[in-house]
Amino acid sequence: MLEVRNLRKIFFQHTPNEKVALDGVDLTLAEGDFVTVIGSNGAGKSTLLNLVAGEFRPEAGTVHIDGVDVTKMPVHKVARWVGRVFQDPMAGTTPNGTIEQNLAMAFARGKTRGLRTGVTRAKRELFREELASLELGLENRLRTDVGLLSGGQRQALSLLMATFSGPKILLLDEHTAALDPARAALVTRLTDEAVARHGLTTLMVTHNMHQALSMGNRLIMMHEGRIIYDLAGEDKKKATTDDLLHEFAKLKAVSDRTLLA
Ligand SMILES: Nc1ncnc2c1ncn2[C@@H]1O[C@H](COP(=O)(O)OP(=O)(O)OP(=O)(O)O)[C@@H](O)[C@H]1O
Repeated sequence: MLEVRNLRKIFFQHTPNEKVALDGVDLTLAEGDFVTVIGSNGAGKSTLLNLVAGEFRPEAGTVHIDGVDVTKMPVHKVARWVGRVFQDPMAGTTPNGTIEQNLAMAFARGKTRGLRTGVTRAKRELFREELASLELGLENRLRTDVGLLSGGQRQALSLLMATFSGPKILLLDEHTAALDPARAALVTRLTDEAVARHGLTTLMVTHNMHQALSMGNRLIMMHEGRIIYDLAGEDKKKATTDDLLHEFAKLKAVSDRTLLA
């Protein structure tokens, strides 16, 4: 479903500020795989997601989704296959629009122009049903401006919008990190439900070790633009946060040795 081959991304290339953000990443996800992505700050996690979404062009390597080479496609075209939720609850929705206007936009994403028209009665019914599944009472607030919702409500709505137009791939970038524990737990549950219901192939960046272990069927750890640890299936089920911390400690020991050398 998702095939990333030898992906390299360099920011400010050929300048004194040159930064290799991705240094030859290979990653293959089968349909329905749910991979959690961990790693220290600046490891390249968001860059990987941005490249899959068509936000940036790589200096080398390719991204294929469902067998289609999307490496050089503009982001609005890749959006046909990809739904995204970001850390900032403000990022996924338009605050001045109502809930139904936001949903209508998400509904139209990746569809032909003829289907882009406003909110019909049939669509409103569909929106109500979908919102009811969030169990936040938003189905009765279709004409409320999204700017008036809490962070947790907006993130739940962003998740619904990201999965609404039938994407194949879901990209989650620390999407529960800005929420209080109760709201984070709600959005985590909604994420698991949405992924299972739509059979989505998912990449989820998180700094929460417990979340990285408890969600999904595979875990990758990134460091300095590379995937340096890859756990799947039974190995992932058996792994503990101590195991992950041990991997982090090994990296720190290597960096300390390099610094001291
Ligand atoms: N748009 C950009 N312009 C310039 N440099 C960038 C850009 N995006 C990322 N970088 C740099 O690339 C490297 C990888 O960044 P990235 O955001 O992918 O890391 P990350 O693993 O997501 O980190 P964090 O956990 O801190 O969010 C960092 O050194 C970062 O400063």
